[in-house]
Amino acid sequence: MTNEMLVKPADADWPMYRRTYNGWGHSPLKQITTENVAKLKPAWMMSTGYSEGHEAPPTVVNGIMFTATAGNQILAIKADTGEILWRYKRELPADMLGSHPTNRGVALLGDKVFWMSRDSVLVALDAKSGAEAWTVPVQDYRQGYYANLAPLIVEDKVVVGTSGGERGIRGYIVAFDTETGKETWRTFIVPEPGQPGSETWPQPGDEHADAWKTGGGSSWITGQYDPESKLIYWGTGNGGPWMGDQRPGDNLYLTSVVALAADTGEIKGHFQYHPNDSFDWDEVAAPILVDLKRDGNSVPGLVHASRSGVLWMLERTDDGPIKFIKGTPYVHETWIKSMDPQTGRVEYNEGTKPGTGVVGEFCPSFWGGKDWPPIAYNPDLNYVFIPANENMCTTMQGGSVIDYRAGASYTLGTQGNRSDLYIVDGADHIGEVQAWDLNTGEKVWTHTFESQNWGPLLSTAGGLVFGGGTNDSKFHAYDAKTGDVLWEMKLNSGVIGVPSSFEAGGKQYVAVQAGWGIDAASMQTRLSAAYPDRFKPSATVPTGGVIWVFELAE
Ligand SMILES: O=C(O)c1cc(C(=O)O)c2c(n1)C(=O)C(=O)c1cc(C(=O)O)[nH]c1-2
Ligand SMILES: [Ca+2]
Repeated sequence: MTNEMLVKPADADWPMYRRTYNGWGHSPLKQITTENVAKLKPAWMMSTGYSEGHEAPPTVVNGIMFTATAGNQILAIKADTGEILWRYKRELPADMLGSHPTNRGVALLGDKVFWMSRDSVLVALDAKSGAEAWTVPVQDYRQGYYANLAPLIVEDKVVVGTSGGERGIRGYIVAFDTETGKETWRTFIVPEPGQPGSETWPQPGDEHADAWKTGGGSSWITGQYDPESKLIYWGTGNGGPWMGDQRPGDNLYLTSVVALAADTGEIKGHFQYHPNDSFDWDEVAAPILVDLKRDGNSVPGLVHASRSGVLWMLERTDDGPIKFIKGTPYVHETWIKSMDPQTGRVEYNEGTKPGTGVVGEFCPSFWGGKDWPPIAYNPDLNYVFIPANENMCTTMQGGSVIDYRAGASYTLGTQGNRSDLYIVDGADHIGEVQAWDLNTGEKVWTHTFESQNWGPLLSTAGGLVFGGGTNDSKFHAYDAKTGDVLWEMKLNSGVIGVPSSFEAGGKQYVAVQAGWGIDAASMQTRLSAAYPDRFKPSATVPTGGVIWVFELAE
């Protein structure tokens, strides 16, 4: 695997988290089409040996699949037959805390596989044998740092972020040399006093002067990269603690996209989706890199379907600054009082923002119009596809001011806190897959599900969109033009894995991991408690990780 192959992957391959640096999640393969997708059937499947959420894409290069699973494991598999080539597992320390026991995949360069272990250790393996080349501790897991994202390769560096936004961390994005594992740069999402952006945090001498030390800003989804401008685009997480009034100010660079110079990590541009986060609205899902229309001209753009429920269109520039173009709600929202037409800055509606002892009522819910599952983009149609959760809201109240304790939960407060989830009165569905036409900026179709939808999306040149995400464990193929479901199959478990497509031996395959868990399952638990007649208990969604690979029947 070379840098050139990452910049322009072979049609047959899926060499990184979203296949390409622009984050499209689109395969140019077109043997499987709207005409024949009804003939899709399993080619092989394989139990991973673990339960919990399976979220990683099956990454495939030259017919070899590398993927990560729950259980802190990596598998190398012959992609056409399912034969295991090697298996790597890493024991976690006994005193490891941390939540979200999943993993979102590996990165590849040269003869190595790169992967983040949950205890915040970056691991480089020999791709042929699975033997360790080197490991480096990235941050101290005892302080609440943990990791589950797929690394990003940028030239000779491997770049990763962190989880821990609910545990009083100070988030960062960090780069290591792919050969030696030596750290090249580390950029904190929350600036320290004196650094650019620190003016948006409480100042020395203020009541909350130390807020930046535990301010959150996790970075738990892989960013994108523009090889021409050499800028990395990374989404950033919620504030810590959750209640924004305990860290007055906008709090850059929380809940933003940041543009980082690949060689130094310096923040060259940013756009903050909502200031002074108080909703657990991590905006970690990285925006896709795509051209957009601005005043009739085509400009390099960024598109992000935010957890706050807005489809954002932004302009990127070669030297970094990110400019606002447009923000359009894609689900029912109640929090936006106004959006500045020049800057995109949002003012909050009265009563929507929770605080310490203050109730906030807001839609979408704290899980967002969409949480982490990635959007996809079809360049032939110029459509963006969004896996959305519509009609969901939250009532939230922060408790008394929370004492920081290293590694412990650091969210709402110590007492009197609540965060309830409810469905808008009269709403008949939650889950959606939406398609938006970037030529017009309009939504062109919506497919709805009674169930929530936590299904990452895959687009293919065969005119298809694939995704699971529903609580009936089905994996669906949609017609990219119309949203009609052309094929679906009930798998062993709910599907929250990122689907991929690849070619081996001249044949196109579609691959995905089934394995329900993490927040899709928590949402099911909450919904079934609140709406027992509409949502069966969480236990009725089967669990257990299986890699599924599909092909066309002869
Ligand atoms: O703030 C954080 O550091 C952090 C980390 C993670 C994670 O590591 O997966 C999630 C969240 N927050 C979060 O807010 C959230 O809704 C969530 C859902 C999931 C998932 O895998 O389904 N992870 C996370
Ligand atoms: Ca979070």
